[in-house]
Amino acid sequence: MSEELWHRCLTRLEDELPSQQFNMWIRPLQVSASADGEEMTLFAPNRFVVDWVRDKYLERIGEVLGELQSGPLPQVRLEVGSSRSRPAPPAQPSAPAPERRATPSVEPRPRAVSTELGGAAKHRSNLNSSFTFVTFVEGKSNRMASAAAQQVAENPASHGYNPLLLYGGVGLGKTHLMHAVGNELLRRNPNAKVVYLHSERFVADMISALRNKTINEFKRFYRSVDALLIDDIQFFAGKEQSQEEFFHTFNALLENGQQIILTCDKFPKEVDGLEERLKSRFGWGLSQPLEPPELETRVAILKKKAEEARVELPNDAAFFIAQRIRSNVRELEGALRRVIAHVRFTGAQIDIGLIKEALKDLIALQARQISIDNIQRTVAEYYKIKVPDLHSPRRTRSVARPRQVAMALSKELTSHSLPEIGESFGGRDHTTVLHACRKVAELRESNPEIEEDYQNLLRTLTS
Ligand SMILES: Nc1ncnc2c1ncn2[C@@H]1O[C@H](COP(=O)(O)OP(=O)(O)OP(=O)(O)O)[C@@H](O)[C@H]1O
Repeated sequence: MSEELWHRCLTRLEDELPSQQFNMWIRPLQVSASADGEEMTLFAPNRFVVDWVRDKYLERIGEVLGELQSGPLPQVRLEVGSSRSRPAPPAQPSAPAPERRATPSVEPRPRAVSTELGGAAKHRSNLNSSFTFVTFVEGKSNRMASAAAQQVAENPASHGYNPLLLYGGVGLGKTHLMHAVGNELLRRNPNAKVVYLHSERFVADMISALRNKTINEFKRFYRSVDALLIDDIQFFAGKEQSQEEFFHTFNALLENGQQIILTCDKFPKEVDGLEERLKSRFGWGLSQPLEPPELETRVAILKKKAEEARVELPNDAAFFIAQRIRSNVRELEGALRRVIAHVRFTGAQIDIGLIKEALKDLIALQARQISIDNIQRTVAEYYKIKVPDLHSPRRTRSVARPRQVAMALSKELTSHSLPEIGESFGGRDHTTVLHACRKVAELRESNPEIEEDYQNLLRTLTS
């Protein structure tokens, strides 16, 4: 009940507060309510958020809760931790009933928070428990990154793997892998202090620590962890003071043999506004890229996610979605969610017709973007030949190979049939197109240059 109350309170606060404030301080709070509804614990990712929320927002939270509920209000506690890693405190009928307060109050011992952070008590991590190695689907595009992450989980802070830096575009599994390491470290050593945070959080915490004159505690906290996981370090760009502080934290952790894991949206050397010394430090360990997953991996991811959602996704349906959604895994998940919602809504079985209906706007958008014409122009430009060469009967290697690549791309990226594709390449037979697709698949396996060409063209056509 208190959880529902908190969610209504969240909706109200979201309307009232500037979205940046809401997203920064209120949204990360996780709630856990006692079974008897007398206590509501709000978990914050770290003590700086606890302090900030207590100072700035707790009173308003109390008022909103009071407006939303007429009966007695739960006692609100603010703590560091995560509701996922800790079951809701059980009701204790035999204990003396706590004093009910009309206005929420925080535990009157702010130091208790620091005991939790630094003391012997088991640290409650803020990791997403569903991001594990078990739920991560491996494929060519992420195999090296996944292997490096597993190495770190098995031998944290070992030389050569510290820091571990995972980089690549949006929605490709960097955060997932980073949490997978954290979760595995905790599974192996439940007392390990594994701290995950977004780089913007680090910056915000540092600023509030400076303002509140708690910078020494801030330093102590970040230097006391066994593993520090910082997401999206490109956000440090241009923030000199934060980079300075992070640089020192980074050095201290490395010197003490504590593990650091970082993610970045590109290779850090390419991030403008990051200090050179940081860039060079990041290169001390192991940097691994995550690439957009290829078709087979996209299919495997869809099958896995469908299985997790307990939905039967036939192979042809998985292929149909994977052929159309290529940009990243987050979008793939979004498409699958839509298909599943459609299934639940209509009660129908998953088949191609249902998917076309559920994803019709996405498919239409894509069809508008990628045409055979477009593919032919791009391929001709890439191989420095002329578009009419792709239509012509010429069979010299310099023309025949690009033509086969263009045919394979047309099969992968459009919904045209083999005869239609053949028609667009100078009226060729559908068996010629089929042969081209097989040949290109074979060459991509055996010839890294062709694979690279194919990937470059895919990227150009789909970005
Ligand atoms: N190989 C994979 N297997 C299973 N799920 C995956 C895989 N790669 C990504 N995902 C899922 O895709 C979603 C997006 O992944 P994630 O948040 O890790 O991306 P990211 O690379 O950190 O992107 P961003 O920089 O936008 O945060 C998550 O739900 C994640 O579980």
